Amino acid sequence: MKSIRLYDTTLRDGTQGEKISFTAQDKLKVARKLDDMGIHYIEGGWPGASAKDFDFFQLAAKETFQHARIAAFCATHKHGSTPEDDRQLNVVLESGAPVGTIVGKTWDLHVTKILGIPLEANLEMIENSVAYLKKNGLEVHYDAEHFFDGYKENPEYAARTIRAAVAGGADAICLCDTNGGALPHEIEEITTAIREVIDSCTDRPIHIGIHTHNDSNLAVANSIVAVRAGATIVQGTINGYGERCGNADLTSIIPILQLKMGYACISEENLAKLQKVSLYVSETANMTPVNSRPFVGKSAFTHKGGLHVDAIMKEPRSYEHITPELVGNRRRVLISDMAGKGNIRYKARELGFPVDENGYDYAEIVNTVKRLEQEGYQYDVADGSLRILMEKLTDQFQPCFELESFRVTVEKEKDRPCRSHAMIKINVEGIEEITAAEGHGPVSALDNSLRKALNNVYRNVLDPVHLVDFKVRVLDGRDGTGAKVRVLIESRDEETIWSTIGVSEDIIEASWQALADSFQYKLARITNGNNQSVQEQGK
Ligand SMILES: CC(=O)SCCNC(=O)CCNC(=O)[C@H](O)C(C)(C)COP(=O)(O)OP(=O)(O)OC[C@H]1O[C@@H](n2cnc3c(N)ncnc32)[C@H](O)[C@@H]1OP(=O)(O)O
Ligand SMILES: CC(=O)C(=O)O
Repeated sequence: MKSIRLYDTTLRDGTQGEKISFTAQDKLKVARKLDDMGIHYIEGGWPGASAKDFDFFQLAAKETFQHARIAAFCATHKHGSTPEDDRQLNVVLESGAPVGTIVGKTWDLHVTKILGIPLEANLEMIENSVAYLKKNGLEVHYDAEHFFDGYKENPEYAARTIRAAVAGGADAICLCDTNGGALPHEIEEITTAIREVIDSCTDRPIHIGIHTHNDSNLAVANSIVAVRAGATIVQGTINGYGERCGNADLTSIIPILQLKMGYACISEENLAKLQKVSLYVSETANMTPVNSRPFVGKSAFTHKGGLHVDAIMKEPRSYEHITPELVGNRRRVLISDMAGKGNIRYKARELGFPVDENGYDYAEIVNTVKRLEQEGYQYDVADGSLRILMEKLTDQFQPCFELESFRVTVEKEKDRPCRSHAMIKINVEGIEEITAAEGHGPVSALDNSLRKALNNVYRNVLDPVHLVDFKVRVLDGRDGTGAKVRVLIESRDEETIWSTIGVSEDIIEASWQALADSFQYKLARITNGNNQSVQEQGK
């Protein structure tokens, strides 16, 4: 089986993406995860450009990595000086990294217009810089910046820059589509041509690498065709983070190479860590995970259409290109106005409902869900309320409390903040509870008052429950302030998160419905001795 070496540049090119920043400690934690997943090279940063990156290399030097070699990045030495005098190259040596990656110019436009130096001088800078790190014992990768653009405009000169890196002793030559504008057929043709250029000037085994950017939404495709043309090292970042539109996303490239093209990249066991690593990196970078991200996103194996769900229950391959567990993901099914009997059956099974045995009419449940969705409910984002609805529709609902009435008042006096009060009357197991409370707003007052009433019976059970998100959406703006609104509440305790929903023309009533479902959901889990959330059950 042919193998591909994975070169991760999340910690260098990934951090050139907008909003992405890691401390040295963050970088170390991410590096450990990447190493644990079997990545072959981890580019930790540019030690001569940033103190934070230099600190990372100091920390990394004290670690033992099982799989990965740590790479330090820099540019060729400056025109008019020597490698020995070049601070950037010397800091790479000081960094203690076993691999040095040098970026150099291959596009004549950049040599003459950006560096403003003679073309011949650039060739010397490339060869001398590579030779200097090589002479000092490093494994040296040469990143040929703008290689494809350069080759398209001046193939002879671009090829000469590669020969210069080979003459300097480079172990790997990485062809970069720096501006992300190249198309797959160009990448394939040019990579094939460069393989011949390298083979014609040396007998040394030299790896070709590929480094692509996503400006034409082709970074993954371009990496794949480069591999077909002979590249054996693929550079990329976790989640595709990187400069402008990002870099090639390793969370797609790895499973494509391994599962669809038969290349050995990492072990099967490590491939199953892919989703966790993706989430870990987004969490550490403080970036919201993208649900639709192929392979590792929450929606990557989520089915909504009734026909799809019916089919995957019969044969998962019918609507899934791979088995989700291979990349650590899982199948999910949503209930919505596009649901059929299959969605309900699947969801009931997922939520642990004994619906099958009790002979309930699935068609009736589907119709009820569709009618409620028509009225504005959206159950694919409110698993907590969906569970309660399904309990109701299958005569399994055991209310932990029932509302008798509530009254909410909001007071505003000139130059004073608003004050909200709620009075609530509920029935808990035949006992009437009446309480009143204040809040920062009307929903907060209702929340406080309901907690107070329930606390008289369910002592301290609701203490760990917090509302973490509260969203209001106007369903049809044409009705102005009389429009129906949908309220979505996300609640959590120490262990789990659940979502509930309410719909009404009255924002307070919609909020009440979502709030009441949230507390009912939590109390039912406790009183049934089952403190397991919908989310957990779905895992
Ligand atoms: C394609 C890539 O992603 S390459 C990586 C790009 N990443 C980064 O730029 C992030 C880290 N960069 C930095 O911290 C800074 O830009 C530094 C420390 C590298 C340089 O900072 P400064 O000296 O202030 O220069 P500045 O950022 O303005 O860059 C322009 C200089 O780099 C030179 N330069 C640009 N590319 C190269 C190259 N491949 N080799 C040598 N010098 C280069 C330019 O000629 C210019 O030199 P001059 O100041 O003598 O005219
Ligand atoms: C080296 C690099 O990051 C690039 O050319 O895009």
